[in-house]
Amino acid sequence: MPERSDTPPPPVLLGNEPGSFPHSVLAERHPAIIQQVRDSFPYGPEQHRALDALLANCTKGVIEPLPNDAHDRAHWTAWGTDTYAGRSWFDVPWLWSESYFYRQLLEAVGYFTPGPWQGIDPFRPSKTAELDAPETDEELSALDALADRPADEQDRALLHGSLWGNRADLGFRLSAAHGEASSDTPPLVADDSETLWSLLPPSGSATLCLIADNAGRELVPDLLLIAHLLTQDRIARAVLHVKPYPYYVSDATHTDVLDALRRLTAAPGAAATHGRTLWSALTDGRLTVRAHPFSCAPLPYAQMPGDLRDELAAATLTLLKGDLNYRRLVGDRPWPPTTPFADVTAYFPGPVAALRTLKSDVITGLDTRTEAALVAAEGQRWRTSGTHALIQVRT
Ligand SMILES: O=P(O)(O)OC[C@H]1O[C@](O)(CO)[C@@H](O)[C@@H]1O
Repeated sequence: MPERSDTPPPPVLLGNEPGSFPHSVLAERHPAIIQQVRDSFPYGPEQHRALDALLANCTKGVIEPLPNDAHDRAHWTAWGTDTYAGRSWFDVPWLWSESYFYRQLLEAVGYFTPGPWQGIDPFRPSKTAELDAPETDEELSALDALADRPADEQDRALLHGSLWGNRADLGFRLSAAHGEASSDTPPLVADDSETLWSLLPPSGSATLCLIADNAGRELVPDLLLIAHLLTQDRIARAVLHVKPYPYYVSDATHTDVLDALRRLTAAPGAAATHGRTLWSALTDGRLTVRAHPFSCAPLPYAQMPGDLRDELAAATLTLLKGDLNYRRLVGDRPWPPTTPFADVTAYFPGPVAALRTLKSDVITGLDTRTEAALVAAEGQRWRTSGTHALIQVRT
């Protein structure tokens, strides 16, 4: 069992320690993302100039407020621009800095400004390439064999599909040195899946809030999991939370949901059956898609606004996908890894589960033996390599 600790929480992560993972994201990954965006569309001189300015600003400059007429200026003021303006991007909370980077990137390409680039997702080419890849066909055709298997086997396969789908993260691939998990350490560093299933018995009355992470090859298995849970009567209703605008390269928006759904309905076999289940659930209201502004906020979930808190409080279970949602759930602090997950998430308004592959330093809820085995086999690499995953639940 993880140990209980009464010590105060460690300070939030900043990006100002050279050699650290957060520093490398700000100093290396963000410039690489700017280059990727430049190459994604034939943007004009105005957008290229703005991208040049953002590159200089986010690596060497200080945080600047949004334009006076930005539609979301009030949100960002409430979220901290007045506090952080004038400070280096490296000296403010890493979560804040990263999040603001994506907001400023969209500003640079005119995503929010009336004109030809308004509403054009700069990450769409890479998202659709992933969705159209032959690997997606292979994953979808594997569903045909699964259809004849016992229900519990299907449950597990679809839960794990959604979990490991989180490895397919386009931003992560820009900088991660990929490797396989050491054979001495388990791929799953925590597994509360029995508790998760106990919260969703086949009684047909549960409401699931699934807070999505990436589009493409993560969102497809997320949708398949929802379709399966609806079909098995483990849930009566699902609310899928997506991002209101493109974020962290591959994060899912409503457009990405529609693309993934189209991919399913156009596929042969069992995939199309799941696609039709989702289509009819959307049309009769058993499945809804939400794009709450807080989904792109640079803040931990402990600071969620009242309307979101009320919504999640009413859910039978909130399932958070991915690394970033995990960081936001536990507060992006370097907790001792054995800090109980239930303690750190005690503030959450209802039962909560995290499904995440490990792609940043933050971790809670490990038992002492697991942590020791990971460190003995890999040093600290297991924290960021994306080769390990967890299923953690707080009831
Ligand atoms: O798509 P995910 O799983 O939220 O991962 C986001 C990635 O971006 C990061 O926030 C770093 O930019 C890491 O936490 C993680 O590698």
